[in-house]
Amino acid sequence: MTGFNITPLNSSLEPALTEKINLKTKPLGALGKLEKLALQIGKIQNTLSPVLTKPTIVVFAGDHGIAREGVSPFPQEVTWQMVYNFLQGGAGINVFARQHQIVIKVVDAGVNYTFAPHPDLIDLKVAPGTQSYLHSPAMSAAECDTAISRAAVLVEQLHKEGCNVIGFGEMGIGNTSSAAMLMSLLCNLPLEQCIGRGTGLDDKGLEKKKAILSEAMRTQAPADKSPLEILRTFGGFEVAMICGAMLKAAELKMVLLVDGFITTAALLVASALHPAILDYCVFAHQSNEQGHQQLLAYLKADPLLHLGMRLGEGTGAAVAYPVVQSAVAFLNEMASFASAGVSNKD
Ligand SMILES: Cc1cc2ncn([C@H]3O[C@H](COP(=O)(O)O)[C@@H](O)[C@H]3O)c2cc1C
Ligand SMILES: O=C(O)c1cccnc1
Repeated sequence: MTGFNITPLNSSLEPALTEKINLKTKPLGALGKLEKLALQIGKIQNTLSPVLTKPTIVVFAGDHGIAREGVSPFPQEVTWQMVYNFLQGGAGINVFARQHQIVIKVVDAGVNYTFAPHPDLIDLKVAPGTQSYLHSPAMSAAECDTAISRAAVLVEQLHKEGCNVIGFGEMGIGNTSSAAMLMSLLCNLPLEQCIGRGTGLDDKGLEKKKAILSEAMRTQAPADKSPLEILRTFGGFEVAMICGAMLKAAELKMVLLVDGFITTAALLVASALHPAILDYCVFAHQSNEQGHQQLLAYLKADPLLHLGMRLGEGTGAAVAYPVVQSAVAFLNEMASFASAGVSNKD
C-alpha cells in the first residue's frame, strides 16, 4: 500500500505570498523562520489566508521484539502502561496538547497487551508486538502493509472531521533501535553514528545496544534494500503506521508536524517512497537523541526548536505548534505598510 498521490507544492501563489509577507509592517525578513513557515503553509493550502483547523496529534503505540534483547533500560510493559497514562491524560503529550488545544488520539498499533475496550483508544492492532529482528524480520510484508493502510484510513477520517494540521507521536519501548536501523540503511551511514542512549542507557548499556544492533544488521539486513523491505525488517508497527499516516496526510495536503528521532525515521521511509512528502513537513524540533541532528540534515530539514528534549510521544510537535500558529497569525492579521500608513524604506 504505497500508492499515494503526493504532489509537489504548487508555486503559482509564491510571488503573491512573498509580496504579502514582505509588505507587512516590519523590515524585510525580520520574522525569520516564521516567514518561511507562512510561505510554506500558504503554498500547502494554496491560499494567501491559510487557516489551521482541528490540530491533532496521533500517538501510535507498538511493542518491539528487540526490546527483550536488552536495548533499552526500561522493560517492555512500559509501553502498555504509558498507553493508560495517555488515556488518563497524565503523560507529557497530554499536558502540552491541553495547553495548546490540540486533540490527542491514542492508537494501539501493536502493543503486547490486551486492553479492555476504552472509548478513547483506537484499536488498529496488527499483532501483539513485532518479532525480534535479531532473529527474523520484525514484520511480514502483509503486516507492514496492514499497518500502513490502517493508519492511512484513520488520517482520512480525521481529515473528513476537519483536521488540516496533524502531528504524530509514538510510544514503544525499544523504538530508538528501530529508528537507528532505518536511518543507517536509508541514509547509508555507519550504524554506530545512528545509535543513541534512547531513554537513558549508560555507557555499558550503549555498548550492548550497539553490539546487538550490529549483529542484527549483519544477520538480518535484507538483500532487497527497498524502503518497504527495510521498514518491515527493522521497523515497528507504530513506525509503519506513522509512515502510512504521514503519506496519507501529505496526499490530503495537510500540514505535517514532525516530532523527534523515531517519527523522523518514519518520515525517512515515507520520503524514500514519495520525496514530495517533504514539502508538507514542518520539523518541530531537534531531539537530543544521537543521530537526530544528522537525520534532519540528511532530509535538509531546519527544525524550529532546540530544547534538548528527547521524549517522543509527539511532545516536540505539541510544543512547537504555537510557533506554527504565530506564522499563520502574522500572515493573516499583521498590518501592511499601506493599511497602517507606515512609511516603507525607499
Ligand atoms: C516512562 C517513559 C515514557 C516515554 N514516553 C516516550 N518514551 C520514549 O522512549 C521509548 C524509546 O526509547 P528506548 O529505545 O530507549 O526504549 C519510546 O517509547 C519513546 O516514545 C518514553 C519512555 C519511557 C521510559
Ligand atoms: O527523539 C525522540 O523523539 C526520542 C528520543 C529518545 C527516546 N524517545 C524519543
